Amino acid sequence: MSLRSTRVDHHGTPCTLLHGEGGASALVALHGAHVLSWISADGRERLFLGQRACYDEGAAIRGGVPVIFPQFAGRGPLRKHGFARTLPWRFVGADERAVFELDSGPATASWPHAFTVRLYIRLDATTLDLELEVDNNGSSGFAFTAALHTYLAVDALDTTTLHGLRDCRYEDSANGGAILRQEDELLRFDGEVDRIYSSPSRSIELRDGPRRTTIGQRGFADTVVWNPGSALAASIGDLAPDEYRRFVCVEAGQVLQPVQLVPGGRWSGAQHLR
Ligand SMILES: O=P(O)(O)OC[C@H]1O[C@@H](O)[C@H](O)[C@@H](O)[C@@H]1O
Repeated sequence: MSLRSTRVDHHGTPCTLLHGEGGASALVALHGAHVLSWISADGRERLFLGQRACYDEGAAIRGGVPVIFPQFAGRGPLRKHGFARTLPWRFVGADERAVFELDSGPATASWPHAFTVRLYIRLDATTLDLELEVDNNGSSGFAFTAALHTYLAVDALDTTTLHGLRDCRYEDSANGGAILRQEDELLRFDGEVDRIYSSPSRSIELRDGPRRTTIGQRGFADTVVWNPGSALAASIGDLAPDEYRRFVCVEAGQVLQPVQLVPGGRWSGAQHLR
């Protein structure tokens, strides 16, 4: 089914509202091609968006799905999580999927490579599929890291668990980058959690009371799981008190092994939410 799109504003920032099957919708800001809202056909908002999120030019919006490119976190010389989430993208159009695009033009001052990044969005009654595609249009290779930094909304963090990561190795960013292996079937959130799991082989499931979200990915090698916990959350200016209890980030990422993209090369990775 073709997606219908309408142009709307959200807190003064231009957005594309995508209408899917059965009343499902996704709201996407051109600022960062940032998915701000995903409502499945059952009427449920599936993404967290901070009340204090800042939509100013150059700002990073707290919540939704920030597109992280070409640098994950502080793993390189650029600003944290790179520039793609803070630049204006172009809405190319929508048929079975919607397409948003960013060219290297606005970024050449900080990163001297010729590229095109696209975000493809598919939406049906119960699923949201996000695919990130990177083209190297230049005459020399470049390396990058990337992620779809999805903030999944939860009703109550204390009773939320994440399943499917048993036996996976992870780098524990909240613990000096220690390399550990998860022994338990489920992960609970009773303090800061900031982990980069390498190559999880199964899809994972977020359980929040009776609500379930299944998260799958392809192309991306890593899965990042993040919640700041109460102490760190108190130092994050654009998070309202206690808002950290309303989300868990489960991110499809290419973090531990940067992609080396040859001239004319193309890379893509996707996250699938149901
Ligand atoms: O506050 P930011 O820049 O959006 O980053 C949020 C978090 O993003 C996660 O992906 C990182 O693993 C965390 O270390 C980081 O704190």
